[in-house]
Amino acid sequence: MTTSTSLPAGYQVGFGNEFATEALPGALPAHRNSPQRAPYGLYAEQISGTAFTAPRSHNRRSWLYRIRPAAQHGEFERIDNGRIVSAFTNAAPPNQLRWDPLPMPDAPTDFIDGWVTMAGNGSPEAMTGCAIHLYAANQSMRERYFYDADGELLIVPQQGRLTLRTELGTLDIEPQQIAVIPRGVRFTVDLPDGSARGYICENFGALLQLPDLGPIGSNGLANPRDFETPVACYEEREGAFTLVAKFCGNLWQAPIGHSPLDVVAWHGNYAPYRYDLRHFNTIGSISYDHPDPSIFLVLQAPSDTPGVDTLDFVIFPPRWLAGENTFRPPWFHRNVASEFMGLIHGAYDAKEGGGFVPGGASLHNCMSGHGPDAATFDKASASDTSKPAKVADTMAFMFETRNVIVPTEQALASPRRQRDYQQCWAGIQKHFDSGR
Ligand SMILES: O=C(O)Cc1cc(O)ccc1O
Ligand SMILES: [Fe+2]
Repeated sequence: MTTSTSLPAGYQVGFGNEFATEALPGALPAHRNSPQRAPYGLYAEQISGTAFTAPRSHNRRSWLYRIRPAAQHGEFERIDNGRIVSAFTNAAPPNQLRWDPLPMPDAPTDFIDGWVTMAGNGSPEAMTGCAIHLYAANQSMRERYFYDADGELLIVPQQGRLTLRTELGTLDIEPQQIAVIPRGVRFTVDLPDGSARGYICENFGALLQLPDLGPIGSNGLANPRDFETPVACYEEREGAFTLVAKFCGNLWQAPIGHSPLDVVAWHGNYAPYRYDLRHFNTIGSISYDHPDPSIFLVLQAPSDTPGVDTLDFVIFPPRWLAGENTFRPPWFHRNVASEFMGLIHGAYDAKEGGGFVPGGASLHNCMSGHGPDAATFDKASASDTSKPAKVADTMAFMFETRNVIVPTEQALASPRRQRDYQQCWAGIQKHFDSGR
């Protein structure tokens, strides 16, 4: 039995670039993808994340040079889906919903065991929509590897670092960083801190991309240079392992006699990446009011309707508020879009009254009224707006979708659901005085 690992050596920068990386000199064939015999006795294999005929600007694929082809493993058999749900057909209530964080598990739980689906829309079969999961885990994935054929995974840690060892290299992330693992890419997760908790958006639809900037110009929001993709790093490891697949909403497991993380070199633009949310260039009003929260858009998954995304990943980072004679926190609102929010760090500036805590979540669906709680309204309507004020020590985010986000039965029935959430608006006073 052979076990050896090449050292992970870092990252390549840029969003969706044509990357090229090799863990052994000359492992990447020059000027062709599929030579008669690949260097070092490797197998050449392509992974496509978009249709072959997608326009060049959207076409994503990579060529992998690996010890054994991905086809080599035993037969897949169904395993229990645990708390993973991928069909969103139950009745979605128009109520505003909020949940406390997931507790850390007592029983040994790895990253995949630790998913709990909260909500979603669309379906993996239709290749549109998303599932929103929380995760809480206390064990590294030892002898098992995973891939998700249903969608790409946007991973948002809230507590504890993750080491995401993928076919294309290793990503280390901590809270306030995110990672995206493309559909189909095999990986395993180590927990350097012994436990970890966070959020996952499983995007069934078109790949996440950077938004256009329009009148903002050629820089700003999430800058492409701050996205990092790992260099090639391989395991030459044999043993009795399992390969878990998520396919059409179900988990399947196959025996595999070697590590599938055996890619010695690769090139292409279909690859995992990480991004540090603290690098976001936050833009806002320097006169009055504040723009719609689309100004805080990090990544978008477009739908077939121009300008309407299947999924938007939006953040609420630390920032200065300068609007004069302005109600500075998020206003009261109702939207056609649906909003699932989470909190990574600190407090959110629309919820002075508490209840929205790091690791928690809220859901405000299509046309459900929401906004500042009573405490926030009272404070912000009395504050001095002649001077700028800093919203510090905070990092909230929103998964916003064009379709209704249907909460799962387990999320609705959860003991972590705050049944009194609507009370946060109950104390809002009537101030109207017609003068008559
Ligand atoms: O609901 C929220 O807190 C997010 C949000 C913030 C804001 O300033 C405007 C609209 C919006 O949905
Ligand atoms: Fe909102």
